[in-house]
Order: sequence, then structure tokens, then C-alpha cells
Amino acid sequence: MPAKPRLCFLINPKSGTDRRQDVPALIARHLDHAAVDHEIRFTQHAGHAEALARQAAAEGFRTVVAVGGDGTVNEVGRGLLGTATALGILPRGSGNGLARHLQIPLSLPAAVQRVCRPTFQRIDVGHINGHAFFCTAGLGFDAHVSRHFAQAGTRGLSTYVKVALREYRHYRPTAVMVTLNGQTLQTDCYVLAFANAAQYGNNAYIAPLADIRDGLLDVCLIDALPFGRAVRVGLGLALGNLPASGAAIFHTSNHIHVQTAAPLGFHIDGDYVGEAHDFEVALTPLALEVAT
Ligand SMILES: Nc1ncnc2c1ncn2[C@@H]1O[C@H](COP(=O)(O)OP(=O)(O)OP(=O)(O)O)[C@@H](O)[C@H]1O
Repeated sequence: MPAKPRLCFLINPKSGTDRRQDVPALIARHLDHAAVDHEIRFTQHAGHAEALARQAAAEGFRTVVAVGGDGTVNEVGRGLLGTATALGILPRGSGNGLARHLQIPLSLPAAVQRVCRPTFQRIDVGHINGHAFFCTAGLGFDAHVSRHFAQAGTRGLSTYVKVALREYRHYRPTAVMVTLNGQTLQTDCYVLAFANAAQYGNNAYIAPLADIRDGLLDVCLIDALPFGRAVRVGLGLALGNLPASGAAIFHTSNHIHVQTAAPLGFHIDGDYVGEAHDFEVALTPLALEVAT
């Protein structure tokens, strides 16, 4: 009989809003023990999941399952780049953008069952200034909000909305020069988002037409956000019709260069990284295998 595929679950104990849940017991209860063998490991600190994932790949696990939100998924995905091991997801974050895009069940029992008998497929991987992202990256207000969200003390959609409304009153756009597809745009930047997947998470669709396997990033530019347009953007995100709303401009490209008049913050998959003046954004087609 051929050996059963081995799954390594990497649990971020700090993710999610329900910390009382006994995740290892839940995995053991719902796992299809006839189909797979498994091990469970915990992250000890931020950034740890990348090294743990790389180590599990070296040990020959078929799939490393990120148990957490998009931050944990990003770390595990980074660790698996260039390996023969696939990324699985047990969504436990507040946004779960990549899991939602890949239609992985949001209920943990259903997601555990699915990862035992998955479909394997490859997805594109974005890079911004050398940082890999799988869902979205961005400059401007969305990065500014993720920076303040990280300091808010509580997580979840309501905290995110509260932080966004508070910061909206102070935030001002920055002049930028964006080069893509052989043309250069001089514009203000309130938000410049690079979407590999269609949504930020929580079904907030920044680029509803984004295809994670087409070799292209969907680039969404919002140059200014007066109140009337902010309402249209909010509705467009929620209803998935931002392109038709006229409140944002869209391009597709696999390589974008951005220079900014002042240092601008950026995020990868919702986690704030820092500020830069110059951004190289590119896409590597089908660089990561995922279990969906
Ligand atoms: N053991 C740990 N202790 C402290 N922080 C950790 C640990 N393991 C991972 N982290 C960090 O926790 C951060 C948040 O995790 P993650 O994004 O997975 O969950 P979340 O914030 O609940 O979900 P979402 O991003 O969907 O809101 C990640 O940036 C990760 O680096």
C-alpha cells in the first residue's frame, strides 16, 4: 500500500477571535485518518511560521497547513516557495482573504475534511520590494490603516472599520509616478493596491476581476477620496462592483514601478511592512502549489 500523504499543521496560537477553541482536538476529531498522517506544531513568535514551513518541506510533508489568518498564510507560503510542498489553509483569522478567494470552507471542521482530500492547483505569487504576497499588497491609506490596526489592541472587522474611519479624517494623498505596461502616470495616490486575489478579506473586493492564475496583478488606483467617493468606494468594496462604480482606475500588469514624492507605507497581505520611496512590484506566475 502506498504511504499516506503527511500533513503538517502550523498553528498560530495568537490568531483569530476565539482563542478558547481547542484547535488540535478539533483537527484530530475531523481529520480523515484513513487518508492522511499528520503532525501539529505551534509558532512561537511572529515570523516563525516561515522557518517552520521550510523545515516541514525539507522533511517531506506533502502539505503544510497554515492555521491562522492571512498573516500566518503569508509566512507559511513564503517558507514553501521553491519547494515541492503545497500550502493548505485552516482559516482562523478575521479577514481570511486567500481562503475566501480559493473557496476553502471557513468552518474549521469542513476545512479539515477538505484538506485531507484536496484538489492541488498552482497560484501566482506577487513580490513588492522583495516581500512575497499571495492575496494583496498596497501603498497608501490601506497600509496606513493596517499599521494602526496592528496597534489597536483588538482585532476583527469592527476594529478595522473603526480605525479606518478615524484615520480617514487625517490622511492625505501623496504624489507618485507609476510605470506599467510601457507608460508612466503622474498622479496622486490615496490607495494603490496590487491584487493577486480579488479581495482584502471579509469579502471586501478591491479587484473583483482578479484571477490568481492569470500571470497578472490587478492594479487599483484611487487618487483622492473625498466623502462622496469614499461612500462609493465603500459600497464598491462590499458589493464587488468597484470597477463599474467609476471611483477607482484599474490596470493589469506583471511589473509595476512606483516612485513617491514622500516615503509611503506599504502592506503585504494586510500586515504593515514599513515605508519606502521606490517600489518594484512583480508577479511570478504559478509559483506556489495550494491545496484547495
Ligand atoms: N506565536 C506567536 N506569537 C505572536 N505573534 C504571532 C505568533 N505566531 C504568529 N504571529 C503573528 O501574528 C500575526 C497575526 O496573525 P494572523 O494574520 O494569522 O491572524 P489574525 O490577525 O487573527 O488574522 P487576520 O490577518 O485575518 O486579521 C501575524 O503577523 C504573525 O506574524
